[in-house]
Amino acid sequence: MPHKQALLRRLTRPAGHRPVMLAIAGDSAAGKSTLTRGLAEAIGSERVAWMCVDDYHRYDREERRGLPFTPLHPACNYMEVMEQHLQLLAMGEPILKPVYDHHTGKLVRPELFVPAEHVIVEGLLPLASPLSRACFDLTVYLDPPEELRRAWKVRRDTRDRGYRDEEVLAELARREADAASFIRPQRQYADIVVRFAPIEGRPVSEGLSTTVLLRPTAPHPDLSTVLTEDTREAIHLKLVRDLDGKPVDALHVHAYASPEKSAAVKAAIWGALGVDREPPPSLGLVEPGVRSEPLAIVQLLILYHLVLARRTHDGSGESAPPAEPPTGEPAANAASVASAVAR
Ligand SMILES: Nc1ncnc2c1ncn2[C@@H]1O[C@H](COP(=O)(O)OP(=O)(O)OP(=O)(O)O)[C@@H](O)[C@H]1O
Ligand SMILES: O=C(CO)[C@H](O)[C@H](O)COP(=O)(O)O
Repeated sequence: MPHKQALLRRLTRPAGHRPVMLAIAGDSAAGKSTLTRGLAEAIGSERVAWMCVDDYHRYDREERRGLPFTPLHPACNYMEVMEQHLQLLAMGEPILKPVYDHHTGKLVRPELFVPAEHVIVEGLLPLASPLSRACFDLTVYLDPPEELRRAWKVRRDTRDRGYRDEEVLAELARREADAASFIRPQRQYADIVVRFAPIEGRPVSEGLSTTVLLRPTAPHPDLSTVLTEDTREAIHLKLVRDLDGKPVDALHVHAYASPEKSAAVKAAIWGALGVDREPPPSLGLVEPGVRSEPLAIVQLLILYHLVLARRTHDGSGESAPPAEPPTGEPAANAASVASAVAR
């Protein structure tokens, strides 16, 4: 079982010698870079290294034209090399990473990628195999409704990647089978599933709410002190059924939740770490001048897990959040990460 060996190797690495590994998976234009950008800024550039696994594309855009599969298919990517590299990074080792240029569609000169205290790995297929999944401390899947993702992709690819509307729509149609077979199945392996969506029955222009599935595979903060199941509340926490029928907590944040309610939820997340600082101010930025409070809450929740994982790596060996403000050495480590995050 190579993935179990990889997990053991990583977990038995001496304290402080391995980065906290976060995966953010999802289809093209699902919002991975937007989510990651705010996280990376909050953690601080010297404490985070961010990579995209789309760099492991096996063929460039021109070569792909004649092939029977799309970039979403594992056969279109060097999956084994990605797995090897993820294992090295999880052990704190540098890699020589391939590079795919999304503007030109060409594979260019590889670059040295050195892990930092935190490594964020986003892309199409980071959770595609047991071996890749074994490399992460926390896994997130972005799951916007298809209609919204398509709108995001058309806008982004025409604005930033030189495509015309009809080309993007044709490519989306071509990719659908591979998305169903290889991208969407990764949803089941995430600790956190995030779905930004328009307010029911309203257009996107009126804002996006979010529903976040908090699967029991990660030790989430206790939000029951500030939230109820009352769905009339702008932010509520409700037990729902996951796609496999299992019960799971769902945190819902309405696009127009009041600043007071939002602040109470943020305080509950951040306060559970025993860190007496304000949450980082950089959270929630969609693009210059556009902020989203639901995005800020999702990012803060992920930061909570990163701080917790750092604390566990640094020696306490605990995997659950402390009930009381922490004391002693592990707490000092956690506080130092959190203060970096709060800078
Ligand atoms: N939370 C959000 N709220 C509003 N708009 C968003 C959000 N996330 C993403 N978008 C929009 O969707 C577009 C695509 O997002 P982003 O580039 O983050 O996706 P991605 O998953 O990193 O894409 P790819 O994998 O194709 O590079 C952004 O340019 C932005 O306009
Ligand atoms: O799904 C994508 C992630 O952004 C890209 O479209 C893919 O990585 C490469 O395709 P392209 O030919 O558009 O560069």
